[in-house]
Amino acid sequence: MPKSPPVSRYYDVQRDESGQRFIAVNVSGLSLLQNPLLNKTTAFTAEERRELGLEGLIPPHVSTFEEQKERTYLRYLKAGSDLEKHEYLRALQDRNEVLFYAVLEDHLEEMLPIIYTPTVGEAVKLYSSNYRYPRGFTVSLDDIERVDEMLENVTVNDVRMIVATDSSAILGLGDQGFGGMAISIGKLSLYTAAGGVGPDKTLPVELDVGTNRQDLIDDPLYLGLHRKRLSGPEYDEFLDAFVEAVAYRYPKAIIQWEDFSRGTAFRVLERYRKVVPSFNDDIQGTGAMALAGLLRAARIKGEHLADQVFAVVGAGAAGIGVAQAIRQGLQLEGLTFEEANARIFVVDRYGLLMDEQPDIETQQLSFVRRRGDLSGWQYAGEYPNLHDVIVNAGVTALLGFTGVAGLFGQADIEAMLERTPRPIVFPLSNPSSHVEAQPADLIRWTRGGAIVASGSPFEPVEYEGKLYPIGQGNNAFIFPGLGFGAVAARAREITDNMILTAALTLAEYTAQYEGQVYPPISELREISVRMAARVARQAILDGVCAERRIRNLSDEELEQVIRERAWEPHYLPLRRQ
Ligand SMILES: NC(=O)c1ccc[n+]([C@@H]2O[C@H](COP(=O)([O-])OP(=O)(O)OC[C@H]3O[C@@H](n4cnc5c(N)ncnc54)[C@H](O)[C@@H]3O)[C@@H](O)[C@H]2O)c1
Ligand SMILES: O=C(O)C[C@H](O)C(=O)O
Ligand SMILES: [Mn+2]
Repeated sequence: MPKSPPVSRYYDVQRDESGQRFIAVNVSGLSLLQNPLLNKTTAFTAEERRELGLEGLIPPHVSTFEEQKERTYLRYLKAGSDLEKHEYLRALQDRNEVLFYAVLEDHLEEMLPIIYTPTVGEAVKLYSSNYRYPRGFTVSLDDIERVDEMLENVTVNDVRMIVATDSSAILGLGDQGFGGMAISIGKLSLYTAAGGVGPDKTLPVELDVGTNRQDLIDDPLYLGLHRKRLSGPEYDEFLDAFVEAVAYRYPKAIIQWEDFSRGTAFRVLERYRKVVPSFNDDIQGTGAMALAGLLRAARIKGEHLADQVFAVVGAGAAGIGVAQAIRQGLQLEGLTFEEANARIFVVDRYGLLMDEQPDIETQQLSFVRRRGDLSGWQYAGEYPNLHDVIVNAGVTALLGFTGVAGLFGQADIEAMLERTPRPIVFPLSNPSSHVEAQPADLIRWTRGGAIVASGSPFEPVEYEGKLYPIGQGNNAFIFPGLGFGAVAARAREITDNMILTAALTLAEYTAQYEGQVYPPISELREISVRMAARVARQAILDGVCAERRIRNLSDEELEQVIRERAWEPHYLPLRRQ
């Protein structure tokens, strides 16, 4: 059998005679200190310092890991704003990844909103002006012909998880040009912190196909290509070239498509999901996350999903993905496709989605209403608006994926109260500044009756002496476990069943938290490990598991293997190759 290539151009992980793992390195001195996958900064032992040419380059005191973590955390606390904290942690990640993940693991709940949503949104916007250090892979339309050569410049050889964006619809912030790289980085940090995929097995990618933001094009300090976005066949050719090159260099990698605008998200997913194992986080991850929360919410009401009437507002990648997931959930409860559709009302900027509207996209088609469907409805405008839909359809569950702050008004929520004392209201747009309604208002307007979840983290709401926790309905509860499971199974494809399994695992896990629709974010790692095991099992059942070694394991064994495989942040001894 041919010897597999080393993990990286600069090192390989090996075992000594007693079976202990160590890292054999072929760099030393400053080059070693500047490699974040190898650097231990002040924790290099005296022997490593001698052998690897580090003496004189770092302070004399050899820190313990505990000391390092304490120093790092205390310094972190000194950072003023959330953005400064984000930048401090990102700089740490670029210096010393093991330490970064160890600190993150110790303070996951506190730091998640800093490295991820909502603060990552700030980092996206300021990516060019605050740029410091390279991370990840980027290819633009100036150099796409050479993408395969360029991928050889990436020093790690065994990437398993890629997050790739074209930055066309970052969170609710719209086209962000090159800045979307910060999202790919943030998502992959969660893959390692919560999903157990080692940092050297991940690759953030920014696909620079241009930007339609004239202010960015006109800004000389903007770091992406200063030209309009590609579209049509040229766009497809660009992505074809990327996918082909990545599949060749990293044949075991799974791709997560992130924050593609609605016009391309569905096309890209369908075009490539059978070419390379890939899924779209905003469509499928969000769908699974929302379905899980809705299943819990219905349970809290002592009802079923099928007892609800849904309004999904925002017919983009997330909104349509969620509408599809709800339909799947309703079908699981025994409804037909048509019966399920009849309970789901999708609303976009013109109002209720209707067949006669301009630019209806393929993925929206099964959700459109015809005039004839609305007999007996009362509405004044050309199309029923959100309020009309709530009143006429008797909506009991309202979900927002518009990125429009304050879109859900008091009158809308009060209209829901006519139908149910416990309306389900999920304003899920990110970041916090784009939320469709403030959770505190929702609790107040419904006198504590609403079952609320938001996409970004919100403090629990106090109302008349009672504390109402606000669930964080974020696809972070899905993608790390789904992706890790797919990686563990070396899935040849991410099937719909695997995604549904992820949703059901999340819902089942949340059942232990009475009255809550999502678990605390501190549980993310445990959830992801369990989800990964169930997803890997589903991959086996669906015949897409290429990893032979797990195929015959029992459920318990499979979970055990995945738990043991999860990467943990601790230093391995370094030796010269
Ligand atoms: N909580 C989560 O995990 C999660 C996951 C994915 C997306 N989101 C959020 O959902 C939002 C949308 O993301 P996307 O990827 O679907 O974007 P998108 O661009 O694909 O879709 C946005 C949709 O909202 C519609 N819209 C805009 N203004 C509207 C209005 N006033 N009324 C009704 N519809 C309106 C647009 O026409 C478009 O169809 C973002 O804020 C994003 O952060 C949240
Ligand atoms: O990034 C997030 O926080 C969730 C989601 O993918 C989004 O686009 O809003
Ligand atoms: Mn997203």
